[in-house]
Amino acid sequence: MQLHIILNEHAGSGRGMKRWKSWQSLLEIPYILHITEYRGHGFQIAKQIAQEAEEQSRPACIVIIGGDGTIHEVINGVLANEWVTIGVMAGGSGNDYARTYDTFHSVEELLQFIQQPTRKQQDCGMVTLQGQHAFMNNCGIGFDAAVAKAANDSALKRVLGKLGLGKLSYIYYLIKQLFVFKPFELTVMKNGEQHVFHDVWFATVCNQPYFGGGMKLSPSSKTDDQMLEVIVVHNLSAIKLLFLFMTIFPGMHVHLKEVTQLTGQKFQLTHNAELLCHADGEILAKSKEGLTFYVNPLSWYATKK
Ligand SMILES: Nc1ncnc2c1ncn2[C@@H]1O[C@H](COP(=O)(O)OP(=O)(O)OP(=O)(O)O)[C@@H](O)[C@H]1O
Repeated sequence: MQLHIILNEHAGSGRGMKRWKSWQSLLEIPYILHITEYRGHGFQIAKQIAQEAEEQSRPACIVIIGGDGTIHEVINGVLANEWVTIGVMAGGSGNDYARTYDTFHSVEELLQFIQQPTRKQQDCGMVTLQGQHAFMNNCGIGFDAAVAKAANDSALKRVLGKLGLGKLSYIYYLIKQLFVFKPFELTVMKNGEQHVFHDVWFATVCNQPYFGGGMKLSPSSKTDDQMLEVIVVHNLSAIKLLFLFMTIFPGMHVHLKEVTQLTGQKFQLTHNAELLCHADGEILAKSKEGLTFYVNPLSWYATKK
């Protein structure tokens, strides 16, 4: 099995780089190191590795040292390729992937895997928005995407991130967006049933429970059940939304009447305003009218301890 490391030195405001430095001298087996140089580079590198693995019929393990954004790019590059297994050493800020999927916590764990590789097939969600995109965690429209965009574009996030206070910038932009974001109207079609929602703050389609750096948005989501959940937060004031965010961390929000959960394999969402869409926390594009989501069952392999 050929070992590839894809490192995002910038993930977690430099945490990715620090973790790699602590690993590098201990990794006494052959490997190929790839360092991402720009947004989207993880996808290009992974696609190339997957193509070569397939052409040479040689198994490859890609270990990502980075956050959810880098993992998202790499998985998009290797979908439906049975020669590639994805491993992760979490080095990002939010690290929602690491809350559900198996990850490596030490070089010893990685070496054990290389000696005796065990892996597990996982689902991903697919969204159609200016092309097809896969997501391993979640994908959504509305308030959370607006907060992510504002935080990612800000110099404040970079400054606070370097001080280890990255979450503070997220909270700052979350409160700011509470005053400027305009709730929207949403229709969700599932198996021919129509569900209409008013004053929607956000709608997120989930493949696993965690979201936004540890919030348990979709407690019942599983990564291998060939199903997706859509969570719609609707009909509430800005102040109540703030309180609702506090209940999301332990996953208590699902009992509130302002939160609706639907489970299925395919959803069609239509809305009445232009909305930003994120996939695994990465801003994809603006959705003008609607989006289609479907589950792509058992479409990639993750390392299993
Ligand atoms: N050399 C680079 N320069 C700038 N951006 C990069 C570089 N390499 C990767 N990126 C981009 O950095 C972004 C953030 O990466 P990532 O999500 O891994 O870290 P994070 O945001 O700190 O973690 P998390 O998503 O878990 O909160 C991704 O969009 C990725 O494409």
